[in-house]
Amino acid sequence: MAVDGVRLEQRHGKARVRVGRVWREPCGRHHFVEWNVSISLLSDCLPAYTDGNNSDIVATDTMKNTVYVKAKECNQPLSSEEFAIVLGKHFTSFYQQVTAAIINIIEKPWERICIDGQPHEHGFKLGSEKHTTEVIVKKSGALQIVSGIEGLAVLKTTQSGFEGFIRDKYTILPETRERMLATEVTAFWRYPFETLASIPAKELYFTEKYMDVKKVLIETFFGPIKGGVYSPSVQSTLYYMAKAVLARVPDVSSVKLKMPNLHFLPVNLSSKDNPVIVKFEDDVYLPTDEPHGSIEATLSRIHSKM
Ligand SMILES: O=c1[nH]c(=O)c2[nH]c(=O)[nH]c2[nH]1
Repeated sequence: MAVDGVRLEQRHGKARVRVGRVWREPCGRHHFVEWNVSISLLSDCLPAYTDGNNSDIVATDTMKNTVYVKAKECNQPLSSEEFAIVLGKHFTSFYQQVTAAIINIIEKPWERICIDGQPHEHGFKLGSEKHTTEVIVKKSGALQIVSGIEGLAVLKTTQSGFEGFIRDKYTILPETRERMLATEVTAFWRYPFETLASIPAKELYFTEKYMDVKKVLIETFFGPIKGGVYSPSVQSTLYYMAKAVLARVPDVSSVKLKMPNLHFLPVNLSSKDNPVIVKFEDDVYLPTDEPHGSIEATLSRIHSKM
């Protein structure tokens, strides 16, 4: 938007609104989620920037309150994607000024606890990787849904190598067919649904897809229980993981993976008096998290956007 001879692009919202929600079934079984919600609204409120006139501003405090009101109103367990859609629909329909809402949610991985193999009615423990979502809802009802995983830490102690790369006067890395492979996967995947009407009606549909994608990523990273699968590079493993998601989860139209290469360095110790204190025999490593390789790629079905 051009104003006073300059271009102004703006949005405003509330970040990191934390909410926990319990749903209690009459049989005594409870469902629980903990969400960290961030809201960003695109709206016609230029006078707030140019003239100090707030008459078209939705207060960010109001946005925060709305999260709790809508959490209360949702009387069935729902996925974070569905809750983001509820919020996006609300902000774009309730306020004439709001043209689009961008809702981000990070879900804490509270998992139902099992005791002697039996699921507990109301006991949960915190897992590791987090389910993320970004939903953009426009006033027209147009929609974009991107889901994700953050912090999926995986490691294999063999079946990984790195050979045949460029060697020049700066290169000292030895080639190897035997190394550790460790990473913390961040994934984003896009669904093809572009309108509110096209979202599947199935209960907890997005939660089920999240579990499917996670399973495919893990299975492809490790390969079969016996023998595994050889990884010639993080790049190759990332590519096969992303391809497997597109092959095995048909509702995903594109997937982006970020896989830092978290190095485990061979330990060799020597001194002037003792040339071999510790000799590395694929056994003792120095774990590092920085610096780390950073490898990322997006795979899309032809004709889909990421
Ligand atoms: O799998 C790898 N990919 C690289 O691009 C790279 N670069 C490097 O130093 N080690 C590795 N490993």
